[in-house]
Amino acid sequence: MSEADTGGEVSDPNVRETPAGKATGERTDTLLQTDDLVKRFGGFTATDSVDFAVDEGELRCLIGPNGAGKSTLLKLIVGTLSPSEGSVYYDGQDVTDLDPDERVQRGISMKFQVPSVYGDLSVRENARLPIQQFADGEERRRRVDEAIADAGLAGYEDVEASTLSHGQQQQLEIGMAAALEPDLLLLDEPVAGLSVDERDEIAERIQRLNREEGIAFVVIEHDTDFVAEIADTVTVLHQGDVFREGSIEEIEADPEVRRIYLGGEQ
Ligand SMILES: Nc1ncnc2c1ncn2[C@@H]1O[C@H](COP(=O)(O)OP(=O)(O)OP(=O)(O)O)[C@@H](O)[C@H]1O
Repeated sequence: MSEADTGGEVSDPNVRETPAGKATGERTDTLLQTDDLVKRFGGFTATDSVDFAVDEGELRCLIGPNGAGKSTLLKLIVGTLSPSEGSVYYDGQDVTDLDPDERVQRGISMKFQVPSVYGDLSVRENARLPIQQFADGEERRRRVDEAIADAGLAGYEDVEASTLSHGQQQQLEIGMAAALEPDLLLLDEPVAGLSVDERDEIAERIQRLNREEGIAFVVIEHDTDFVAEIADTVTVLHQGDVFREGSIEEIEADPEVRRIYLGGEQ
């Protein structure tokens, strides 16, 4: 970053900062930014020079055909995958080389597509798992209780998680990710396989966390009704790269998006 970019301040040479306006124009409140992010699995390129940005407090949905690279992108952001090339910036700092726990401490949390609730553990034991290395004593108890209450599972604390409905398990997982008190929460298909009522409850929950706690979201979802209900902005990923960005109305009206995804080829 040049002196002109920082208003004349000389920045710490040991801290690499976000390239000014690289992907997003001159936004000042960018929370997350990826810069030319590439992930190859052998000879296959799953994400291909992705520039993707999320503002503070934004609720962004990520859509696109099967295999477009959506889950891979989120894993690169949360750090469970390392990129082949490129960088991830969070809150103005380069976090590319940080492990997932360090990123959690910076404020990034994720609910994965594959369920991570342990069926043979109780609701309380599950809720405690992600928090235990980040908080202890009264603070840990408070966060566990809040996670359970927010998930609508008060009274179910000692119930084995395997006996919960699929919707309740998804709520618990979101609670576990939110209990890390992130500024950015990544959700991979949070309503897949849920009933309409369960889906509506998750939509309300995401919107509440976004509006009341200011948490920014990136939500991968194929259900465009759900996307229309919650999203401020939508990014379409196709063949590993950003294909379109805009409001859901702009995205749904775009003939090229319709061709590659919505009602078109998959
Ligand atoms: N660990 C891996 N090893 C090899 N290939 C992988 C790996 N993970 C993902 N891929 C491939 O990378 C591509 C992108 O996968 P990814 O899961 O990111 O897509 P997606 O857009 O999330 O798809 P879906 O909507 O079906 O979940 C796919 O072709 C997938 O098979």
